[in-house]
Amino acid sequence: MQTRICRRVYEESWVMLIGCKLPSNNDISPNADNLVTPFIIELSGHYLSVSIHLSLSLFSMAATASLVPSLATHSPTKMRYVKSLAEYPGLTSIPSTYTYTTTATDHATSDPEECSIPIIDFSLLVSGTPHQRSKIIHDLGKACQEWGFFMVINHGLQESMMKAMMEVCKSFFDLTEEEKQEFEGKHVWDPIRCGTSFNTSVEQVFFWRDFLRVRVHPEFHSPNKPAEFSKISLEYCKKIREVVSELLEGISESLGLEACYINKAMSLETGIQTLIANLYPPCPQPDHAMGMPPHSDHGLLTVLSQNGIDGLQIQHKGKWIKVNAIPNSFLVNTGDHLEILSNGKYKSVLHRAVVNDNATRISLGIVHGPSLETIVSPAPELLNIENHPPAYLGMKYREYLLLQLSSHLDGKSGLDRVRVVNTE
Ligand SMILES: O=C(O)CCC(=O)C(=O)O
Ligand SMILES: [Fe+2]
Repeated sequence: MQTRICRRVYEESWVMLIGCKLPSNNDISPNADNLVTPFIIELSGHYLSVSIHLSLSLFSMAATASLVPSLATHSPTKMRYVKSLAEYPGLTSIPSTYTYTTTATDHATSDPEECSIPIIDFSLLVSGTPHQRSKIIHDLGKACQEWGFFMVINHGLQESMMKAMMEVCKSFFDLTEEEKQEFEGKHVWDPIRCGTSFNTSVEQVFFWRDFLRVRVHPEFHSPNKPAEFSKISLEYCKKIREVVSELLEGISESLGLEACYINKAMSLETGIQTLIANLYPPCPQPDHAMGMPPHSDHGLLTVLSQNGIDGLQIQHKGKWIKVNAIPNSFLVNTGDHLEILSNGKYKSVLHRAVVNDNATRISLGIVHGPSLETIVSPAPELLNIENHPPAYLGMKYREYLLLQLSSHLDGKSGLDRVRVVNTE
């Protein structure tokens, strides 16, 4: 049996065997047998660790293969973390279940002209002169309308707090698989859930991403490991809520509404705030895998930060744009519910996360939505039957959220459920 597997490995994976990394000449002593770093291949759904022995004196080569225990259970129902897969010694290619096909139009640009993402100086919104405030509100409105995305600088959060939050998320991902298992959750609605990809029970292709998803408001939840997670995330998320509340005041005004309009109409006092930590380990074939596919976020605003490694791309005027984040800034994107509330004036932005082959990327997205019982529909103040009829139906936020969490992550498909289709 062992020999047959070896033969099949040999025959079916010849290209991979040739392409694998051999020791450099200096490392090979002429008469010694040499063992090349083992690597993993996939054959008919099984994961095999392959070691090649070279014998230079005999000009021969032999391969041994053994099942990789941590990956042997790899199946849609019993999915292991991609972090463990990425850390497996000698992984030179990704299992076919991660192969994500892209087309030429998927290519992202880093042309500075096209990548001039709006920058919002938060300090001018909260403590600028009336003139500075109205200018920044105008800029906010423009950023929401033209990009659905902006970077926030001078937001007032201490660098040390941002670092601590990032560190504690990293420590969470560094827990053992057994420790993380405790937080995997059973239902998409559980307040604490960690896992891999997005929703492995419905996905054909998995994403090169592990995640921790925690509901932090109106009730605060936290994993109890690492011990400091609770204290740090409580403080961090509260600060972010304050920033979001101010941004939403500015956005309300930019729509010609009262400053407190969105906060009140969406019952943000009891609004849902969810912390999503994403871990994208180095990937041996980054061009063939995807961290997170194109999607829009539910909710009103998502506030994203990252560990200094870029990977976020947004769609702007039909093109993918690489986001080069200003250090310590927040990356803010508009969500589906801001699109609904503004009756399509501020569209939610399509975005995705790509992976790389040398550094682990961690991003922290904090999603802010209305209270669960809020029925979100276009603000009546922005409608007029002749020129601006309602373009979306009302739907309870709870239902919208449940539908999105139970489905594939697929572009802006969530909005299609509430979009009014013009039949004329
Ligand atoms: O990692 C990123 O940059 C994007 C993450 C994201 O889009 C999300 O968590 O919804
Ligand atoms: Fe997102």
